[in-house]
Amino acid sequence: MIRVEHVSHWFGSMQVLRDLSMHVPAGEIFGFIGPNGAGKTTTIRMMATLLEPDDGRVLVDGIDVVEAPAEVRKVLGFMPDAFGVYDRITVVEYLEFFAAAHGIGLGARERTVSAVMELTDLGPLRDRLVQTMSKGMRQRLGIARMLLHDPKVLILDEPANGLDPRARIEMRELIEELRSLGKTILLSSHILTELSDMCTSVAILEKGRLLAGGSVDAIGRTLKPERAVKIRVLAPPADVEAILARGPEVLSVERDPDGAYKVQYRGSDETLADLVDHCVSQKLRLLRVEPDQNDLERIFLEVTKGELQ
Ligand SMILES: Nc1ncnc2c1ncn2[C@@H]1O[C@H](COP(=O)(O)OP(=O)(O)OP(=O)(O)O)[C@@H](O)[C@H]1O
Repeated sequence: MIRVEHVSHWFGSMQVLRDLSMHVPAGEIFGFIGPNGAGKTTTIRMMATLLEPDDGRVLVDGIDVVEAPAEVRKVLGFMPDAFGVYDRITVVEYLEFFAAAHGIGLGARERTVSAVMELTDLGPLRDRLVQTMSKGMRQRLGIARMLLHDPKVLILDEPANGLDPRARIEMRELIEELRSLGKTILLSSHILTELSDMCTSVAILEKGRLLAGGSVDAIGRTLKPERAVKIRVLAPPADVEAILARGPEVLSVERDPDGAYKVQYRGSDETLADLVDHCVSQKLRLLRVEPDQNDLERIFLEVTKGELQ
């Protein structure tokens, strides 16, 4: 749904994108990750037809952003990291204004605005002055605005930035709902844990170069075949460590001060499922099995060197 092909870009004499190629398949929630200054916003601005690449090309739904920007805008919804709202109008007035700007006629306008307000849970706030809304509510208003013309592709630059935990969870639920409606979604963030819960695949950018791309699981395995889980057992028997050590592909077992067992193994989700089967067959009463360190966090630290440009 989005293709970036051999894109390079310079600001003055500084090269910020270097032969960048990546693609976002239809129906994905795609995480675009990289340290500050990596070039995420620059790439996103190209996808959103706001900046032309110096070299290479960007296609959205097969349409070239330089050759047919107006066509791209019809299929694309974009929410920048910071966007202004008109403070002295209400939620419904704000959305009606943008619906009109999209050329949605008077008849369909009310229906469209009600539908996006319902989807984003803004119905109860329809007469609220935008000025009095919290950051989380404003983000939802930004998403509602982005949905007015029913785009296939949604691009959100740092959507969870500055949100409290509840607003983040609500944002995540909304994004998952949008995916279930068939949208393709690209999210950029530095908040890795959040993306790993939600994204089906990711691209990691550093200094304008793609460092890794694909599914979180596949990238993780290519970079480092060893994985670790924390296992909690109810009333562990004396030989619990020996039982765990006999599990499939297990490399080491350590007991954490908090009572959990850190099990390092080599393999995939399949191996982990076998390890759980092993524990159950050995009558261990499992309470929890969880990744030791967030997988995406590990991948990110592994591939980025922390270099800024
Ligand atoms: N309009 C501009 N003129 C000159 N330099 C720019 C411009 N926009 C971005 N840059 C520079 O290009 C580089 C990439 O910036 P970009 O905003 O794309 O990175 P980013 O990955 O989105 O970072 P962040 O996570 O901090 O938003 C940075 O060094 C930035 O300072």
